[in-house]
Amino acid sequence: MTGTPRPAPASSDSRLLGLRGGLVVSCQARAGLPLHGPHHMTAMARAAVDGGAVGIRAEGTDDVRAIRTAVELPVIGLWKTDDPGVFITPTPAHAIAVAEAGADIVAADATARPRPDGGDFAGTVAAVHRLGRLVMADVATVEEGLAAQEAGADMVSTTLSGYTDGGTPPLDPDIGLVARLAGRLTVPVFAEGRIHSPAQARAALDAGAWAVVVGTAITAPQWITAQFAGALSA
Ligand SMILES: CC(=O)N[C@H](C=O)[C@@H](O)[C@H](O)[C@H](O)COP(=O)(O)O
Repeated sequence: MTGTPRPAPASSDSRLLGLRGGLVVSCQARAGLPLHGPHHMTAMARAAVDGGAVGIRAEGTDDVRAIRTAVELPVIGLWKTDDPGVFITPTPAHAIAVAEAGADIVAADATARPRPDGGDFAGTVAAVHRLGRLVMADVATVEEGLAAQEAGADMVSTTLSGYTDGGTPPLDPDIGLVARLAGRLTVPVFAEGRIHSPAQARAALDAGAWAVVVGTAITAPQWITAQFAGALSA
């Protein structure tokens, strides 16, 4: 690629600097849930802005497009499929659609599991970079984080820890993985997955996270309700 200007290090990118030390709220509700759809997810995103979020993570081109229009914060977009194995933005085509819907950052599964198109994560990175957007690599292990950085990811998130071995995911967030990734990578590390309290979010930041992503505990009222109901029935 002679003649192509070398991009500045990702951590000096304003889209990343704006997220540093802050809370990204993941506004997602899959089909069948009461809050599914761009109308409700845009309202969630607006509420997150009012509460002090520095970024929004959103799923599906309809939600990404609507939230992009409604809020000024950076939007981390993704596209979940029903594929076995890799299911978060599994191909360059999915990533391009998410970027074209308005995502500033495209999140994609960077695990080594088989992809529906037989491609690799580097292909998704290249497609997103051609559109001038950044890539967040969703990983479950340190090795996957290192490979994602090598493949060109601009940041790595612990999103998939606990979800790739076929077992029941643990209840707690994987703060240990945050610390191990932060100790090994040069790109920013995001803490994501099962962060259910402000104290856990703080612990993730203290462990070296660039920023913290929280979804369920903020944007899933059915889960929040179940916590209260469970405490009363115990
Ligand atoms: C594993 C997977 O599919 N994670 C998804 C990734 O976008 C979302 O379902 C999560 O809500 C998001 O990662 C935030 O995590 P939590 O909702 O635990 O705060």
